Amino acid sequence: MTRPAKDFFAPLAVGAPAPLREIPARPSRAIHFFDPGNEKMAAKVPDMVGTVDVLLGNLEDAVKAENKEKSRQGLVDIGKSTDFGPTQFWTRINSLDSPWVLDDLTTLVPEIGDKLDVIMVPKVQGAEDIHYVDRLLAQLEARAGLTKPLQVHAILETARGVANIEEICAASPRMQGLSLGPADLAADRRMKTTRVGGGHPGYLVRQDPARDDLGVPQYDAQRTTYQQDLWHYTIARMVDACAMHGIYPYYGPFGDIKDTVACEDQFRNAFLLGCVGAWSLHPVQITIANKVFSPSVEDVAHARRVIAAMGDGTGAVMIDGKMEDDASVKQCRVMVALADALAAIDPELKEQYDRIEVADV
Ligand SMILES: CC(=O)SCCNC(=O)CCNC(=O)[C@H](O)C(C)(C)COP(=O)(O)OP(=O)(O)OC[C@H]1O[C@@H](n2cnc3c(N)ncnc32)[C@H](O)[C@@H]1OP(=O)(O)O
Ligand SMILES: CC(=O)C(=O)O
Ligand SMILES: [Mg+2]
Repeated sequence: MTRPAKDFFAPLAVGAPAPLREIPARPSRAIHFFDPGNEKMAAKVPDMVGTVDVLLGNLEDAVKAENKEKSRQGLVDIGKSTDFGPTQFWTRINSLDSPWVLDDLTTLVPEIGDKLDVIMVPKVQGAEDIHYVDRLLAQLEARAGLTKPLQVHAILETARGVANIEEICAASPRMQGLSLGPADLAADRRMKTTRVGGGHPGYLVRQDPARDDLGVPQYDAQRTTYQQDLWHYTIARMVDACAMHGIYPYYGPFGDIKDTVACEDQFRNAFLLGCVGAWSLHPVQITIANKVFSPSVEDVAHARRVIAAMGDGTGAVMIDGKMEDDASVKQCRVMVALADALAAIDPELKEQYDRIEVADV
C-alpha cells in the first residue's frame, strides 16, 4: 500500500532531507558504466567528466564476487577525489537479496552521499523493494547530515517487476526513473535469446506469399522478412509508466559492442518511443548515445517554425503542406525543450542549433 497523500513528501527519518517534489530533467543521454575496482577503467573516469551526461560506478553484475569490496572502495575513492562538474554521478548497488548491498549503502551514503545523484537498484520486484531502500536511505542521510536527498532508479529486469511497474514508479518521491534490463529480464521470462539487448533474427514477420494467376499461394517463392523489436512492448510500457509518474525511462545495455550500427538503431527506437537515454558499456557507445538522444538540427528547426507559426498555440496552420495544430505544437515543444536543455551543457550542439535557428526559422 502506498502512503496517503499527506505523508508522501514527509521525510522517512528525523533529520533526513525533505524529498524532492519534482525530479529534475537533467540531460542523461548516456549512463556510462565503469567498474571502479578496475584500475584501467577507473583511471579514465576523471577525463570523462564533461564528455558524458552520467558516470555510473557499477558494483553489481560484471563485478566478480571476489572484487566487490575493492570496487566499493574504488567508488568511494573516485567519488571523493573527482569534481564531477556538469556530469551526474550514479552508482548501481548490488541486488537487495545479495550479501553485499547493506555494506554498499552503509558505506556509500556517509562517504560520498553528498557527491552521488542517483542510486540504481537492480532486480526491483515491487514497491516493497523501493520502500526498503527509501527508509534506509533516509536513516543514513540523517546520520550523515546530508542536505540533498538521493534519488533512486530501478532496473526493470524481472517479470514481476514489469507486472508491478506502476507501483514501483509510485513507491517513493525519490523515484528518478527506470531502465530496461534485457539480460536478466530475458532469463526471468524464459525468453530464448542469449543476447544482451538488441534484436534477434528469429523474431520476425514474413511477407504474405505471392499468388499465381489462379490465386494459389506460392509458399516456396521468395518472400521478404522484417526483423521485429523484441523489446518494444516492455519499452512502451516503461515509457507510459514513467511519463505518468513524472520520472524518466532509459534503454539499458546493448552488449554487442562491435555492432555500433545495430546499437544506434536500438537506441534510436528507444529515443523515438520516449526514452531519455541508454546505457553505455564501452566508451564507443557514449558517442552513439550522445548522437541519438540529441534531437537533429532539422527536427529542432522544424519545431521552432511550428511554434513560431502557431502563436498562442491554438488553431491550425499549414507548413510545407502539412497540418499543424494545438497537439502538434506540443510535440514540437517537447523537441525544443530537450534541445534547449542539451544546448545549455553541450557547446557543440548549441552552436548547431543556433546556426539553424537563424537560417531557417
Ligand atoms: C547486463 C548488465 O548488467 S550490463 C552492465 C554491466 N556490465 C558492464 O558494466 C560492462 C562494462 N564494460 C566492460 O567491462 C568492458 O568494456 C568490456 C569487458 C565489455 C570490454 O573491455 P575491453 O575488452 O577492455 O575493451 P577494449 O579493449 O575495447 O577497451 C579499450 C580501452 O577502453 C577501456 N574501457 C573499456 N570499457 C570501459 C568502460 N566501460 N569505461 C571506461 N573505460 C573502458 C579499456 O580499459 C581499454 O583501456 P586501454 O586502452 O587503456 O587498455
Ligand atoms: C541491465 C541488466 O542488468 C540486465 O540486462 O540484466
Ligand atoms: Mg541485470
